[in-house]
Amino acid sequence: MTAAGAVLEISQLLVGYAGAPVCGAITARADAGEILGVVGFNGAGKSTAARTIAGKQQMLDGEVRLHGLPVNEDAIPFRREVAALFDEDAFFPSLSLREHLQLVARGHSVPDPDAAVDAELDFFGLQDRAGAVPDSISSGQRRRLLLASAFIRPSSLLILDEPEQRLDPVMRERVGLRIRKYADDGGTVLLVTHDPALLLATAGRCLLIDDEVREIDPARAAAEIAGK
Ligand SMILES: Nc1ncnc2c1ncn2[C@@H]1O[C@H](COP(=O)(O)OP(=O)(O)OP(=O)(O)O)[C@@H](O)[C@H]1O
Repeated sequence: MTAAGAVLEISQLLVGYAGAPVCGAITARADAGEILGVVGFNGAGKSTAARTIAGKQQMLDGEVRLHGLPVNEDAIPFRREVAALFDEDAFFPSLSLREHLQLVARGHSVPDPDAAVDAELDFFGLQDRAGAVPDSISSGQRRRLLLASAFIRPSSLLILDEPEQRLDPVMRERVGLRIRKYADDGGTVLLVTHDPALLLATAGRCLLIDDEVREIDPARAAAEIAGK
């Protein structure tokens, strides 16, 4: 039975490869407007968990429900609800930045897609490179394009795997504010991060991924990440 307001419910989830779990079982829930941070050392299993929750990888055991329904990346209604950013660059080599964003916006029936594309190009500081193709921009700019692609489309769950990667400090802070706004507008966020400032600025709750997975106060997690 889904508790009222629960967008994401994870129950005794085991994630891993070739039948072997990479971390302890994960049980957590996140409601509308909540940002759930996910932290842990390199190789702890954070990306594996995030990919599994996003339906990109088969779970070993347990259950993940989004709006009460099981995760199924093949189902259009599931894909419509979930926007995700992972550590992978997937671009169409011959499409410009503007064309990439237009494709995502139109594919998700964003109203007034041209205005939405301009707004994201402005927000992510990509307007002067809008006509360039992905190969001819910097790695940080490609990361900005992926973030813009995640934010331009409607969704109710946003899964971000280390969104801070390759971003300069100013853009990291802007992305933190954007994540907050997404949640303030009613979205739910799963945020994997190694950035203590980003975690502090956003997460209301936090999961520590390890051999045993437990909830940890975000301020405490941020201090631990910062080595304090
Ligand atoms: N495709 C794969 N096949 C087999 N094992 C993998 C695969 N990808 C990752 N692993 C292993 O699974 C474990 C968890 O990796 P994962 O990428 O989930 O960690 P992480 O917590 O996200 O790490 P980081 O902080 O370095 O990004 C690691 O031991 C890793 O070597």
